Amino acid sequence: MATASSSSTAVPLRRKYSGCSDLKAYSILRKLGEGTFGEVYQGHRKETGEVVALKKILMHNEREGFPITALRELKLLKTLAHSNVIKLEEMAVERTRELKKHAILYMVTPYMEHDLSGLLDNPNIRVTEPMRKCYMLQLFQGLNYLHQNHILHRDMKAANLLISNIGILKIADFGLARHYEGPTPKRGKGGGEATRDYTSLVVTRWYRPPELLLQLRRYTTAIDMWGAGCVFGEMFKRKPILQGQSDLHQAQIVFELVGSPNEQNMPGWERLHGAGPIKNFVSSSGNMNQYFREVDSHGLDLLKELFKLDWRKRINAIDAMDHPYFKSHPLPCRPEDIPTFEDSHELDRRNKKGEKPALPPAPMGGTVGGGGANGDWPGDHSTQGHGHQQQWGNDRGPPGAHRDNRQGSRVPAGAHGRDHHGNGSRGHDRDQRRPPPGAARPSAWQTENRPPPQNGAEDPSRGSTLPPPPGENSRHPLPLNPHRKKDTYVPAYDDGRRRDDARREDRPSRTPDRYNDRREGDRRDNRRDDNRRDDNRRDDRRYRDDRRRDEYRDPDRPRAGDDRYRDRGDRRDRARSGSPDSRDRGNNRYSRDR
Ligand SMILES: Nc1ncnc2c1ncn2[C@@H]1O[C@H](COP(=O)(O)OP(=O)(O)OP(=O)(O)O)[C@@H](O)[C@H]1O
Repeated sequence: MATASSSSTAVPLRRKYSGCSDLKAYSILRKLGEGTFGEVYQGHRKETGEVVALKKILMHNEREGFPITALRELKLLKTLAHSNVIKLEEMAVERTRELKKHAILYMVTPYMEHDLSGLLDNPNIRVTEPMRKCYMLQLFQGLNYLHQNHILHRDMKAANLLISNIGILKIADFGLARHYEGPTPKRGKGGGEATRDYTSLVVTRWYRPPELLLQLRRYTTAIDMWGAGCVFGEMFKRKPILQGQSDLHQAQIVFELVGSPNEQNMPGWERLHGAGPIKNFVSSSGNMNQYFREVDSHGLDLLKELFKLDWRKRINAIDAMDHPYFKSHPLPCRPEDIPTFEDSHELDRRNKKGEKPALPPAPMGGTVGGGGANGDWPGDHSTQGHGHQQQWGNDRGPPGAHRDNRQGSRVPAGAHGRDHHGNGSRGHDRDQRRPPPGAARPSAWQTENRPPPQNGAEDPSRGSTLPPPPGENSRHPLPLNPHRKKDTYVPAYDDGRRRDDARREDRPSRTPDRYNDRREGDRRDNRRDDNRRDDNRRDDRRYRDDRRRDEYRDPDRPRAGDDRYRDRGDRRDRARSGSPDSRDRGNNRYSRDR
């Protein structure tokens, strides 16, 4: 990749890398977004005037090198070429006197005037049915391309769908994406079956499919199709339709919308790891027709196909593109027929509204997952060790704290602190909430201050009627525990910082203090449980094998210093992990790479 530009020995070598510029070649205009690994800026290339987006790759811990997740994103983006997938144009490197040792890297992509979340949130923009169809078709085309190329996106959401002012939609943010080893989807065959396990700690909660909420690990490309369904629904409602405030609540509102799982609509669901607490839910037959009453019959049918509980039968992208919805009147418009609108990014919209708190919490690998650090998965002793957070450090926020808007978490003021692994109950806070050694673990019903459900009997606190449609339900249907101070996604990380300054609290903290605290917590947990450490080692080995295999397959793989590099990545991933116990960490630690 590097070519020496000089052949003379007298002239000092100046290396030139293709696909790599100095940041000075760009001028930065404004901030467009911020997320897990970077902040995104609008800029323009001085030489050509071309407007671009520059995604700054944040180094959370410089000693541990370039984030493996960013490497993954880069590696995938380099190989992708489709009109509905964002294109990586080049990398830009920032080197200043202060940054002598560690340059800052930026991914340069074409500037897109909107993301779908910002666009739908902009009341000045009218979204017509032909536009909806046009965008959805492009989304399915992009997804089909990814899935046929064995790629799982794993973070499908409106904020990750970029739209240009010439009506082109592009799938972006491959930070959680990975190679998929199962068979690619076939016409008429739904999502098919996967051939191996992956981490279930993926997909932003509001867009997370039921099988992941139930902790299926052998999942398929169908997880992205569920996310596409959520996006489709969002296009009608102009807000995320399933705004769960904890993983358990997410499962609850999903089943209220699409119907409770049973052996017919979701075979094998009871055997899934996270099924335990679901069995206590009041059975629902679903609410789709009522909730989407404004949607025509074809649109409703497509929504139902995308929201099939059985992931094996959920419609795949090839079939979705062929769905009668796209062939019925009004027909999809052509991208170029879509009018231009004022630039609308999720961050702009949020700033305009003066909203500070986070978007739907997106996992950073290990940040999410049923029963995980943010689990809220009561009574499931099979997830013991995952569930401390829920049992002891969880909160859905005070009644009325939920804003029925685009914010991901119900975040009571002052309760924003958490690390990116959702380990709010870490440290003293966590210990305070733990039962004394030997004490019986209270059931979730106790921690939620409500009577335990009797077998077959309804939980009186929940009421027997169907709650309002999820998107219109601005109140948490479960009783709230006023003593709880922290949301599952806003675990206590009580370091005295201003919580309402935090964003995307489930994302990695970028402050070294928190980072170190988290690691200190890890160490403490590690000491606590030797057996669980063995689990971690096994995961460790599996992870390394995966990475070796991936790297072996990549023809552009870096060769020099590979081992050192790998070790650094491992250490960094380990440091980033941080869930309430070491077994959980074992699962979470490498989840972005699994
Ligand atoms: N090419 C682009 N053009 C315009 N805006 C962009 C572009 N890329 C990203 N953005 C804006 O930045 C936001 C965050 O980008 P991206 O999702 O890639 O970052 P991230 O750090 O992975 O974020 P997240 O935590 O949401 O996953 C997007 O929602 C979008 O608003």
